[in-house]
Amino acid sequence: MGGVTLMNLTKTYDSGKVLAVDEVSFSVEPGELFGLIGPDGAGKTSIFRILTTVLLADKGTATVDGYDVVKDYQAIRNTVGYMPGRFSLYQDLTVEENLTFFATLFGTTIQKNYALIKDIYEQIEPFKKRRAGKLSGGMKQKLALCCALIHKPTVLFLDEPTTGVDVVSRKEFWDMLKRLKQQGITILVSTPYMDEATLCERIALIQTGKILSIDTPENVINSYPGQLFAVKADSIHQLLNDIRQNSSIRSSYAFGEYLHVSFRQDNGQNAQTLLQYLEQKKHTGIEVKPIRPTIEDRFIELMTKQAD
Ligand SMILES: Nc1ncnc2c1ncn2[C@@H]1O[C@H](COP(=O)(O)OP(=O)(O)OP(=O)(O)O)[C@@H](O)[C@H]1O
Repeated sequence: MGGVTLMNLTKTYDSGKVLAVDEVSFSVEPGELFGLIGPDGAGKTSIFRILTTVLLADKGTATVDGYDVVKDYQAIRNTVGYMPGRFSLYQDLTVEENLTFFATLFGTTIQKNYALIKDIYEQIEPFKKRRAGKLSGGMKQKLALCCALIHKPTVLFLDEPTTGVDVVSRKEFWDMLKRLKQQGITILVSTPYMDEATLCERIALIQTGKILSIDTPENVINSYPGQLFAVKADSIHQLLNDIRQNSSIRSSYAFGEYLHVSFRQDNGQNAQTLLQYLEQKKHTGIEVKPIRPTIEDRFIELMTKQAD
């Protein structure tokens, strides 16, 4: 119980002009913490909306907790928790009223399932008489999570729960998800933040409606082809120009204060050859070091390959 499967799910908008979800297939195991990782417009919300039965797919099938998203939509609505990307709470109701409202909607009470939300609710309880519209971003997020959990769902869908939330609250939020996972709830979370991918057990990288890769974060990183280098010099602008003119280089892009550079072929001499090339070009303060790719590097690499 609690698994999710998608088979060739496709969704278009504007009479087929916008292909938002393109033949997407994957499955999520019961009790898994699964991340859908991709930039704005990648198709994450459309997938979540189909799985929570608020949107119909054009093609393909999907099941949630064993139920079909079309035939058994009512059962799914009763068993899943959904925290939509944009703030879904009633701004003019207080914290307590919002929670009571969602509990009543599902024919339950706050008391009945309090154990599940206790950890999270205790943090916002001092503000229970405050209107939701007057809460900080982090507190709104916690309240929305409590509301999505109050009927004890078997599967929880969280659409970009940390977008627009400060770094400390983001960290707290992921700690909360880990604790929820321990209670056996299957969690699907979408995020545009690549650093959050490593906090999931498995991830699907998605871009323009297509899944680029599905695996554990570790395996996604390990499947990066070849060696990646971080390169720096005093004139980063000139560095980028010179590197882009070097035909042995496959890709280069700014990453913090460095450029991340990969080569068409790994011959074990690339760092040395690049160093000589940059010295010839009269660069100063040159640094070339091999590095372990991040999820973002792998994402960029897969995206470039797809575009080619
Ligand atoms: N109702 C709609 N009508 C037309 N196009 C839409 C509609 N909803 C989404 N789209 C388009 O479908 C594509 C996928 O959007 P979707 O919202 O599913 O992506 P997302 O990854 O959740 O991104 P975001 O965080 O921006 O919502 C985008 O190109 C988007 O502009």
